[in-house]
Parts: sequence; structure tokens; C-alpha cells
Amino acid sequence: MAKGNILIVDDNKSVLTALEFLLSSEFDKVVCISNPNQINSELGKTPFQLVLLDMNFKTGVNTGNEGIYWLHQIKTQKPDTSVVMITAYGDVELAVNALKAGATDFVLKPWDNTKLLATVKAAVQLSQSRGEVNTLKQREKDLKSSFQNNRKHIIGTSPQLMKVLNLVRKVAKTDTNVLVTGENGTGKELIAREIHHLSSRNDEILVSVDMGAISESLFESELFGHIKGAFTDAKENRAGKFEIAHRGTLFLDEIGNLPLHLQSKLLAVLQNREVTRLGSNQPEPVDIRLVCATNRNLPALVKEGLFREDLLYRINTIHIELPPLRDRGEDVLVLAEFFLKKYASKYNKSQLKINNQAQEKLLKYNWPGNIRELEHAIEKAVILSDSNILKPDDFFLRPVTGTNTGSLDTSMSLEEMEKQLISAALDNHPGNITAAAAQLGITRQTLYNKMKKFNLE
Ligand SMILES: Nc1ncnc2c1ncn2[C@@H]1O[C@H](COP(=O)(O)OP(=O)(O)OP(=O)(O)O)[C@@H](O)[C@H]1O
Repeated sequence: MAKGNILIVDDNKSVLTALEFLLSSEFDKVVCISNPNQINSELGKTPFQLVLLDMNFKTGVNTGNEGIYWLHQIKTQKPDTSVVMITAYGDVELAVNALKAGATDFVLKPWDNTKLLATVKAAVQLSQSRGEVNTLKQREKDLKSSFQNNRKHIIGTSPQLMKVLNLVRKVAKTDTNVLVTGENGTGKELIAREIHHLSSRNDEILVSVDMGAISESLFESELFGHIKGAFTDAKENRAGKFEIAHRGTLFLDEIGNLPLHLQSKLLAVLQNREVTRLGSNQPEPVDIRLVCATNRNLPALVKEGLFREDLLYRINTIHIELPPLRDRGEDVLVLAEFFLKKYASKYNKSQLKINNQAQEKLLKYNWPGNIRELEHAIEKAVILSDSNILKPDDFFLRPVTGTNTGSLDTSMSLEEMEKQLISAALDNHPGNITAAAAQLGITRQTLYNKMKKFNLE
């Protein structure tokens, strides 16, 4: 790390010489000036971490006012630069005034070299850490704004979507807890992010936690944090998601997958608005806006005794239900065009168009995987197409399954239907057996057995 640069301002030449002699071997650069009128131009030339500033410049005048004047000038021009005042013995009151005006410390003349060096080093370090904090703050600001720029647009014009967006706009301004429900891939996370963007917490972050993906043993440490030594692997203090989301939004996805015994722990934190890290007994207040999402029917889970009713009431002050894509009419085509543009540009096939018959096919399909499935279907078609026209055969859509269709394919055997349901659930949750099993309403072990039976591994 750089040792730092120091500017010494004193009208007494012998003071300048003595200080320069003492400090020049300890720091990168030491500049001495006897005329304070040069301060501004010197500050413009070199990044100084410290200015050692005399309090009185005119002989016979010892009000200290001139020193305070120059202190203000330096602090206005370079707020991160530390200023240590040099003052004669007996001017302690003046020195205290200087501290009130923003000086870091003061040195009494005649000084003790060791003490002076310690004071100067501490002041340089303070300035350097101020600089680092500013850099981190700036980086955080830049990161936030780049997240903002990555904000995804919510595409669609259907009245069903407009109704949802209307509710989103109203609720975003408040701090109420929101529960977003809907089938897989309907855009629940997108809506949660939109609520955050439109809220007054927009300058802070949204922390997203997939409750279906956290193992039970790590639940508390992930959400509430831990202190060093709280358990074998706790090698250092770690903040949990609640603390990280402080002043922002906490998005708990797949809340319906949270085991019952962990629901009470979550409820306690939501009720008390404070978290205690594992291994600590010091609760910390947390200020978060909570948005939860699930594809499961929570009231039904409450009836089955699988979800706490008091937790449901705590999280669903406002309930936003996202319509499945098949109920959003022309939005299928609006979204298809949007994804076509995105992937045609990504794969350098900007001439691509979807023909009428293919549009018909997209409109008729029931989209069990909703918008996520539509996006994948378009991307696949763009990659595989050989011409500039996308035709029905370019879209590989899954055979209709019983879950979301409303119409059953009665020619299928029970076993075929089971296989397709399992395959659809696995597609909806790539790599997430827990979530796929939850969607099917069976245990992970049963799902593994069935995957083996149907050769779906
Ligand atoms: N209206 C929309 N406009 C544009 N893209 C959308 C829209 N709705 C959803 N998407 C996109 O579809 C994908 C799935 O959305 P998202 O992850 O928000 O759904 P989800 O309901 O949270 O899914 P899951 O239940 O599987 O977690 C994302 O890539 C998202 O950006």
C-alpha cells in the first residue's frame, strides 16, 4: 500500500525544514510551503492524504482564525484529506475549535518526534480508509445502477396482465408484504423485482432466496447468519440474507416448500422484525419488505396441516395471482415476437419471422411451463431453423399433459400420463428434484423410484 503524501504549511522555515527531515523517509512525498495562498494549487497538483497546517501565519497574530480559514478551504476542496493543526503550547482552546471545524488532530509546538510521527501516520491512514470507503460506496452505486439497467421489461398487453401490473404499481409504494402466486414460469420473480423497482427501497438491493433449494441444516445460517465458531464449518462471522436485505426487499421464492418446523422460525423473525445470528444472543433489528412466491396452493396446504396459517396471514397481506400464459390470449404472440427478436439478434438471424400457421400452433398450445417454456421453444427454433421463416414444425412442443390443460388426452394410458407428468415436472425444475417432487405432491424418494422406472434419469 502507498505510504501517502503530506503537505506541510508553516511560515516558519525552520519548522518546515525539521518536519521535512523527520517525515520524508516515512512517506512517499512531502511538500513544504510557507505561504498558505499556495495551498489550493498544491492540492490540485498532488493527491495529499494529510495537510500539516500551522494555526497562525502572521507574527504577533495568534487568534488561530487564519488556520481555521485554511482548514475550511482544504476540507471544501478535499473532504477526504486529513488536516492536523500545528499550534503553539497554550493554544489548546484554539486547537479544540479546529477539531470542531473538521481537523483530525493537533500537534503542540515544540513537538515530540515519536508522538508526532504516530499522529501523522494515524491521520494518513484515516484519509486512506476514507478513500477506500468512498471507492466501495461508488462501486456499490455502480453495481446497483447496472442492476437497474438490466431490469427486465414485463412484456404483454392482455387485460389479465394489465390488471396485475395495476395492482403491482399500487402495492409497490407501500411496505406491505406481498404473496405472488402462479404456475411455474408465469413471471413471479419478475413481478417481485418490479415491486422492488417501483418501491422507495429501489436504491437498496433485492435479495432473492430459493426456499426449495436451501438444505434444512443450512436454513438458519443462510437466512439469519452465524458467528464464528457457531458450528464446525463456521470459520468466520457471516451475515444472513435478512441482514443483507436490510432496508431493501427480501424475496422468498418457493415459500410453499418450507418444512413446517422451519416455518415457525421464519414466522418469529417476521413478527419480531429482528434476527439473531446462530451462536449469538444479540438480536439485530432488520427493516425489510417481504415478497414471497409459490406455485402451490397455500390455503390447501394449511388445511392439510403442511403450512402454518399464521405464517400465511403474515405473508399474504396483498395477494397477486399471475395468470397462466394460456389464459393471456394474444400475449403469447407478443411474447413470441419479443423472444424472437432477442434470439434472432443473439444468433445473427435477424431476418427470421414466424409464419401464420406457426403462430396458430403457439396460440393453441397450452404452455404448461408458461413463459419460460415459450422462451426456450423460441430459442430452440431460432437455433435450429434453416430458413428465414419459422414454421409449425420448427417448434418442438411437448404433448399435452393432464395438469394444466383443462382438456385431457383420453387416449393415453394411466402409466403414459404419469410418465409425462413426471417429465413435465422435471422440465419445469431442471436439476431441482425437491421442487419437482413438490410440484407432483410426492416425496423425493418416490420421484427417484419413478424416474428409474420410466427411464427419466
Ligand atoms: N411478462 C414477461 N415479459 C418478459 N419476460 C417474462 C415475462 N414473464 C416472465 N418472463 C420471463 O420468463 C422466465 C420465467 O419467469 P420467472 O422466473 O419470473 O417465473 P416464476 O413464476 O418465478 O418461475 P418459477 O415458479 O419456476 O420460479 C424469466 O426468464 C422471465 O424473465
